[in-house]
Amino acid sequence: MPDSANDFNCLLNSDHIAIEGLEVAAVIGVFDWEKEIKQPLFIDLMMAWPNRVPAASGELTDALDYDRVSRAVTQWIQARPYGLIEEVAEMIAEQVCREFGVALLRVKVAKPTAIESARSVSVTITRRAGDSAS
Ligand SMILES: Nc1nc2c(c(=O)[nH]1)N=C([C@H](O)[C@@H](O)CO)CN2
Repeated sequence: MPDSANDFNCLLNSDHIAIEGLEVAAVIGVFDWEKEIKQPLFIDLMMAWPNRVPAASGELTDALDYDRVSRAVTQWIQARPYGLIEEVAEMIAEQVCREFGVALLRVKVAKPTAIESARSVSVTITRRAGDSAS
């Protein structure tokens, strides 16, 4: 079984926090006309986190604050133009691990405006903290 499949099973079997369908207006795409407009991206995140700790303490500081993560992800995507949705997924994975101390996560980036005859297209990656983007 490839490592990413093992990691994903590990994520499913562990405590995690999820953010689903986070909509971000982005400059995204490889074609020139796409660099002049904003298109919506929808981000799903599944992030390993020991939820017993905040459950016991009742403290937001022990929890992975989904509000802060959502705002940070939006800000990172809107900070500059991106070409491939793969680049966006890798950037989110790296930054969430680094900035929020997440050890393992799954990131899905969907671009519903990409193909007229398709409801959406997407990429999904599973990464551990410290994984290189290559
Ligand atoms: N694997 C990918 N294929 C394509 C991407 C992408 O980001 N990843 N992007 C494009 C264009 O930007 C397209 O979305 C314009 O409609 C084409 N293929």
